[in-house]
Amino acid sequence: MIPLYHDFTDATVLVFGGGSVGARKAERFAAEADVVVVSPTFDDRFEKPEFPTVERVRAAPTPATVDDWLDRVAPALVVAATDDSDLNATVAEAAADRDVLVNRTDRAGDRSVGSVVVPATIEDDPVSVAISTGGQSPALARYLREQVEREISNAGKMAELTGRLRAELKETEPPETRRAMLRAVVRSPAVWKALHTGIANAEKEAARVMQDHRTGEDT
Ligand SMILES: C[C@@]1(CC(=O)O)c2cc3[nH]c(cc4nc(cc5[nH]c(cc(n2)[C@H]1CCC(=O)O)[C@@](C)(CC(=O)O)[C@@H]5CCC(=O)O)C(CC(=O)O)=C4CCC(=O)O)c(CCC(=O)O)c3CC(=O)O
Ligand SMILES: NC(=O)C1=CN([C@@H]2O[C@H](COP(=O)(O)OP(=O)(O)OC[C@H]3O[C@@H](n4cnc5c(N)ncnc54)[C@H](O)[C@@H]3O)[C@@H](O)[C@H]2O)C=CC1
Repeated sequence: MIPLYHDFTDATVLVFGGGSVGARKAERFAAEADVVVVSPTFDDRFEKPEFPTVERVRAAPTPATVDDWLDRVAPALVVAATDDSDLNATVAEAAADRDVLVNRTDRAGDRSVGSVVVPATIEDDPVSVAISTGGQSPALARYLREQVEREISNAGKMAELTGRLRAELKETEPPETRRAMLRAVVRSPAVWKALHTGIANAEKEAARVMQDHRTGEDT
């Protein structure tokens, strides 16, 4: 499997199964996509006040009707998250037949063509980190996500700061010098620390670090 970031703006994601797993996947994809969940019952998580808007359809598809659902909803990705493995298998096959992406939640290995794994993710806009264990150990993916989350707090602010500096330096510095300066800023504990106290302080600290690297030497 090759990790990629996929833009789901204006795309529809169809989730079969409204249990705890269906709810988690629906919540994740609803950050960007239009999500439709079809299920005879829905987990309490759908009632959380912070739960995003998703369309809930109360129905119990059978293997014979899965194709109709795919025709009607025309999703870019299908999530098979029911507790009925035969139905999940039919959903995965139907998706593969149509070249629609499929996330089968009840299988770690033995996946169909076009299958995707949902990684553990950290979002600190514009930075995102995705962690997968190749399906081997979701519990480990979650644990590593929690570790990294603590480790990289302020990464979003650092990206904004260095994104701005990068644009400025493109106007004034040759590539070698620019590279040395930017590498020094992102590696500077003083800049990371200053980000906790506000962007203005971090900018000052970054300016100091960059001044030291004007020679263009690689650190
Ligand atoms: C293959 C994959 C398919 C997919 O769903 O995409 C898959 C499959 C399965 N998960 C199972 C169980 C658990 N899943 C979690 C948690 C998460 N699972 C997620 C992804 C994935 N799970 C994909 C692989 C990702 C990778 O490559 O690492 C995360 C990362 C993302 C998300 O789902 O949002 C999210 C953490 C999010 C976060 O916290 O950041 C926990 C931990 C917990 O609950 O604390 C447990 C219990 C402990 C354990 O089993 O490890 C079972 C057995 C079910 C059973 O026993 O019946 C299967 C099926 C099987 O193994 O056959
Ligand atoms: N990928 C992951 O991270 C994880 C995956 N799993 C797997 O995911 C599956 C679902 O787990 P949970 O959500 O905890 O189970 P659950 O029992 O809470 O939910 C199953 C849902 O599927 C619905 N359903 C049943 N028949 C259906 C049908 N014909 N059409 C549409 N929906 C139907 C049920 O009404 C229920 O809402 C399990 O098979 C489990 O092995 C479990 C834990 C984590």
